Amino acid sequence: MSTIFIAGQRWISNPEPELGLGIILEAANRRVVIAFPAAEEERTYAAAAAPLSRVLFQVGDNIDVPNQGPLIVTEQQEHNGCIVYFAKDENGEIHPVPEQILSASIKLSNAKERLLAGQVEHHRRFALRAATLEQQNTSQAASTRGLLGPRVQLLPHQMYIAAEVASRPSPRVLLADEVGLGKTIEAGLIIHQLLLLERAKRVLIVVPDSLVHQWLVEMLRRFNLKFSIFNEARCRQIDEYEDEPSSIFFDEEESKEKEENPFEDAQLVICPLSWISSHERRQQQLCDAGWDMLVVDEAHHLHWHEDGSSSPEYKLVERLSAEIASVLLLTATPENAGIDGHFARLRLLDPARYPDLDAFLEEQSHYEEISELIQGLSDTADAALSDAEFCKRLETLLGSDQLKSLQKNPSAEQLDKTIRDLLDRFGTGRMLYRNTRASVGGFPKRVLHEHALNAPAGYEQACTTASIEESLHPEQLLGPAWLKADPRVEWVEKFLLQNPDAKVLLIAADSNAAQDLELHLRLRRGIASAVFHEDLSLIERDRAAAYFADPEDGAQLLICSEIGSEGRNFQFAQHLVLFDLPLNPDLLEQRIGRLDRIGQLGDVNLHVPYYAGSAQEKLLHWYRDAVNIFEQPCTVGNALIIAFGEELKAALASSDTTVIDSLIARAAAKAEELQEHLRKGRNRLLELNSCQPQRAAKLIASLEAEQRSDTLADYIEMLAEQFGLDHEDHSDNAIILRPGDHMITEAFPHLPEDGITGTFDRERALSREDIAYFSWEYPLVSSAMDMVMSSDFGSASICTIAVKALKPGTLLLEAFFSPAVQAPAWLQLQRYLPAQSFRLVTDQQNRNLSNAVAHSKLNQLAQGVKKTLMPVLLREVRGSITAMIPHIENLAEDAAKDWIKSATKAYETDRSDERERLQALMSRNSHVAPEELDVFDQETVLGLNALQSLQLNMSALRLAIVSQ
Ligand SMILES: Nc1ncnc2c1ncn2[C@@H]1O[C@H](COP(=O)(O)OP(=O)(O)OP(=O)(O)O)[C@@H](O)[C@H]1O
Repeated sequence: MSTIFIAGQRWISNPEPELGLGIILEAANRRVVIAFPAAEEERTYAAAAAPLSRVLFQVGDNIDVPNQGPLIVTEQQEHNGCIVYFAKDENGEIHPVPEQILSASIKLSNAKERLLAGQVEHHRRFALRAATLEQQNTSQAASTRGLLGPRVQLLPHQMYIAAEVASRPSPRVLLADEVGLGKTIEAGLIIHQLLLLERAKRVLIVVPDSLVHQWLVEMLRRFNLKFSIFNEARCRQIDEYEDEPSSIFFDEEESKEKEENPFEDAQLVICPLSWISSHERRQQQLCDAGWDMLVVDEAHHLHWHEDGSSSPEYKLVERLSAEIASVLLLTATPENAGIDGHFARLRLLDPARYPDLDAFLEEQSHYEEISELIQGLSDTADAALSDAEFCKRLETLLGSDQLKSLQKNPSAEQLDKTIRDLLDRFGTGRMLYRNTRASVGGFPKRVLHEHALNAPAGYEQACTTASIEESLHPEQLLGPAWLKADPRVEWVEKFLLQNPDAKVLLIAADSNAAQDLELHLRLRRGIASAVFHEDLSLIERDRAAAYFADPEDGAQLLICSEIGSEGRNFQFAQHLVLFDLPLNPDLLEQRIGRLDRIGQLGDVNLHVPYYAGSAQEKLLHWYRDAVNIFEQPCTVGNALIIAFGEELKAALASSDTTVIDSLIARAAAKAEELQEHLRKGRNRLLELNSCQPQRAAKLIASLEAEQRSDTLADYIEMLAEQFGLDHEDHSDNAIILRPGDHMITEAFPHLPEDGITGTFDRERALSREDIAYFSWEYPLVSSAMDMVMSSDFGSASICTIAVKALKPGTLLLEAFFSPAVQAPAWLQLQRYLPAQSFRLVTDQQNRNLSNAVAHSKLNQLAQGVKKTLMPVLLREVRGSITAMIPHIENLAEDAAKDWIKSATKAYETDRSDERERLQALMSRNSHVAPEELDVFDQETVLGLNALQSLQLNMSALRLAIVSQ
């Protein structure tokens, strides 16, 4: 730092800090003239003895400029001895701020200047700041960041995916776990991580209309994320523009002036898919609004056609995913409409990896081979690597360099990397995650109940001219009085009366049939029921679902049309009535998945009422004996339909029952063969990519350890004490916080006026939704931490300590430093920094006592100094501490060099792996342009340069004076 006074520099008076920030007016003839605009004072000093301290803000400090909101320093440059800060505002916009224009009444946030100026605070405040700093640095670099706070069970398969996906610079993946295994939760965990890591600010979720509110609620109650639902009504409130004249007075120019992008109004947005994909103007606005992350649920609705006639939904997501860096597509049935649709969705995520359909199909035929190679590497690496044939296969795929380096050093890390490369480049890819019930385990049993009924008169006759779809849905053939004629209706009625305590979900394909049936059962038979179908508004649908979910006074029966078979959570029910069976096996799996999902505590009872001897019965047998879907989720249902679809339809229509029997026998054999093939190939690869149990276990263990520690409870107590909140025990492991009578801030973030009850126990939080789950990531805690660190709260302190081992008059300077890198956020360099703050303790002899004098010990011994004694005390020790500070700063600078070294190494490893992948893809297909590699290299250089700017900023400084 320059000690020469230069006009325009900002300094503060050590004896009179209350004068505010001074500005040097003149520095000549060994004199310095300084004005203090805030106090309207001016002082003249001899330059050599001026009691002034230079005020310099560091990256990350808050600065004030008159008539401008709060700014945060991102960079500083020196010009002719004065500083120009570059500081970002709330919107992330960067402003140049010459130090001359800084507000004169600015508070000092620099710990050193505050200590020297005597602007010190009680040692408990210092302790709170130190604890905050420590925790902030620990959590910022922790691999579990963003996974701790959500109110969810720690399920290994979900945590693994969430951590793995969020660790990528811009995650683009297809989450394709089997129905009900928690894809919404996985997506929520990924969103939560990226938001907390500040790698995403604007998140857009696009979902089928029927799931809009469910997403809204899940994001809020599990992740404390407040999303806003956008629909046409909401957009109109913001954007009054009309593109069609509504009256003869329509003025197009005036209308254009009113144009505003409604999507810029919120950061976290949920949009119903049908609305947005059918509204051209809103789509344009949505694309223009700029997002960091896109999530699309039930992505199998995005239909792709090679000839360009893709569905509007696909086209919309294609447009969005070309613009948005991070994309999550969710579907339990990725191959629902064929393998080409699956390929097209993968291509949306990574066009370089999935350049064309034929190559993708060809690739699939080699999965078994890849799986064998991986098995060789993971089970018998030594033997495999000494087998010439094995090595040749590996070399063909990965090149001789990689093979050689693996043979030279077959360490666990190298083997792991090779397996990952094989999985990514030749296997199912790193874009696709699919966990299955079989791999996760612990799911309830599916129990089929077949209810054979006599077909009503006229049905058989009607079938002779009906299509097969009509035969499967007798309500379409039985005429307007079908409710009376159809024996399934009577069966449902009886079943409900015999099981009055059972919650029953009934799904019927046809919306009209669902409505007729519900009305009939409710009005004529007095059954407490609700109905859920596409003609209801979103609110009406949620009301129906909530009525069904109510355990006390809720409906016994919920009747859904097919839209109720997707995404909804009905696992509190244990009886599903399949009023009809769909021809599409994925649809049936989706239906069963409403009950057979995480949280289901009993058996899943599947009831199929059917007409004996009809197409319904044959289809039931097909699913039971060929697809085996009533026992376990079907993995080959689609493949069977591709192979036997036409034959199946013919068999359903045939009066000869042997036709279906022989078809089922052949299909069952084929299913067995396909399953065997999948087990050895695709499924094994998917399993390997989707969850690595050891890593998952490690992750869970560290989350549990963080959760167990009682430091959070202590920290909240400290917060409450220092900010004047009332803090009271509620019960074991739970507390109540309320605004107190002596709060030091007008309002405390996220603390309701009537207080909040929270528990530190995850299990308790899962069973008691009315109380908050307190973790380091809970908004009240994290905002309080931000409040402490973005101000000068507790940054400088002076205390006395009585220690026999030390001479009275010994001065101990304890400093905490936090790392700051001058780099754009998208480079995400934070994750390469160590998970800690940096602490130093020195004495007047400049001895480094950091290890010998623990922070907790100093806290224990610290005694406050009376305010009236402070000026005298400071006068005595100022000389010594002025000499000690540069030494402690030098130590921090040395430490920063080590940090830079290790961060650079970690960064380089990551980048070189990523570069290798890009190069490998480039050599395999022409869709990766050479320029991409140049851009990648430029980014790497940018990151490396930025890491060199890493500084350790002094964030808190305490002087401890050894007393008698
Ligand atoms: N880790 C968890 N802790 C607590 N509840 C969970 C967890 N994971 C999932 N659930 C619950 O299990 C149910 C299924 O989860 P989710 O809706 O995320 O599954 P999904 O895979 O998206 O389902 P679908 O395939 O039907 O769309 C939901 O009620 C969800 O709240």
